[in-house]
Amino acid sequence: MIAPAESGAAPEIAPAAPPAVSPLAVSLGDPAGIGPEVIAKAWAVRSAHRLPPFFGIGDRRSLEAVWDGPIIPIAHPADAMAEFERGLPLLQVDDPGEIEPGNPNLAGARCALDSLEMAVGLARSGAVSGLVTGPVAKAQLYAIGFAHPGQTEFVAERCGVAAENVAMMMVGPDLRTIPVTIHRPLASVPDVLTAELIISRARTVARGLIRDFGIAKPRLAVAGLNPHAGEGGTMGREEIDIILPAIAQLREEGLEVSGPWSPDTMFHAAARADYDAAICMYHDQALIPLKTLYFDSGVNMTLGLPLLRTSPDHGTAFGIAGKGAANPRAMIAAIALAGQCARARQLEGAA
Ligand SMILES: NC(=O)C1=CN([C@@H]2O[C@H](COP(=O)(O)OP(=O)(O)OC[C@H]3O[C@@H](n4cnc5c(N)ncnc54)[C@H](O)[C@@H]3O)[C@@H](O)[C@H]2O)C=CC1
Ligand SMILES: NCC(=O)COP(=O)(O)O
Repeated sequence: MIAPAESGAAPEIAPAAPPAVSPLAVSLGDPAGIGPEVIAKAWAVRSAHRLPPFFGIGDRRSLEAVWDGPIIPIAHPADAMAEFERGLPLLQVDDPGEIEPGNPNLAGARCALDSLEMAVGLARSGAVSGLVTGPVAKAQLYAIGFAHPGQTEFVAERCGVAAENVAMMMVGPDLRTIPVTIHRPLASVPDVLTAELIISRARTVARGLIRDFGIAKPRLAVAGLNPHAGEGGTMGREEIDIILPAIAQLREEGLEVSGPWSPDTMFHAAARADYDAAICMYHDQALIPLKTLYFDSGVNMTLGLPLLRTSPDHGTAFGIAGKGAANPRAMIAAIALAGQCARARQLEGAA
């Protein structure tokens, strides 16, 4: 863009925002869930939300079952750039057979996995600027032999990153939470919670906040595991034996880390203002506050990968699939966040 010049002065060249060079890949998730619907609805409001170009990966019929908007079959991600304004570009995966919204089956689970696999492959190859994953049903995936707890660990493995070196960060407008232990039975949490795991997640989070959120010195608040953060060892010893040593090590590395905080008092508004991310000890400790405050717009972002991956915070919602009732805001937020981070990384790479 050429800025208006003072008379006689040489025109000033303002730095132009680089055009998006590649689209985002969005896997549709379980074809019987609300993934196809929220992705189609996100495309429909692409201009109002200034969403970056994206395309779906999955089965066309899962979209047609819930949406009568334009779908443009594409053969390559690059085609999405030209077609995005005309319709929702779609890379088709193998035909999963009959799709009935709200009635999942194993063929649908295979379709969801194929879509995810293709999306990760494209992201790894650099053909897309990032990956947004639609919701999958974990039990359905396990039933077809999926050996990972969730998509987070699957993507990590495909990228050659150990599962403990990534972090699932839930992102809301003024809250970010990270579960140290993720998809495992609550009863097993004390057995697998180690200082090393807390340290590894916290390091990943700090790096991610610096890189993708522009926070120069991230403030991490670490939750306790027990009521009142153990009340000095009288209500559990994990804080003393595991969490405090982890905090001490992280501080030694120069990170700004506080805690262990009583889990019940660290999420109110004033407490949230004191940190950039809350490192939580188990799944629900991290996800309940985030989903209670921001269910409609929460994003799940995987940190520590060589590629960008986001996802809406919600699941397949089979109970409302096919009824037109699915709120697309979390999917919109997931696409928008991936787009912002992709743009920032692109600028960083160009600098
Ligand atoms: N990122 C992912 O792939 C995730 C997958 N799941 C999977 O989803 C399945 C169902 O899990 P649930 O715990 O029932 O969570 P869910 O998020 O699918 O549904 C919980 C409740 O919220 C409603 N809901 C969810 N998203 C909505 C939306 N966009 N608009 C309006 N209402 C919405 C549902 O109708 C339901 O009442 C499970 O099999 C689980 O494994 C759950 C969370 C994340
Ligand atoms: N509860 C969060 C969730 O299920 C998302 O997991 P993932 O499939 O993104 O690993």
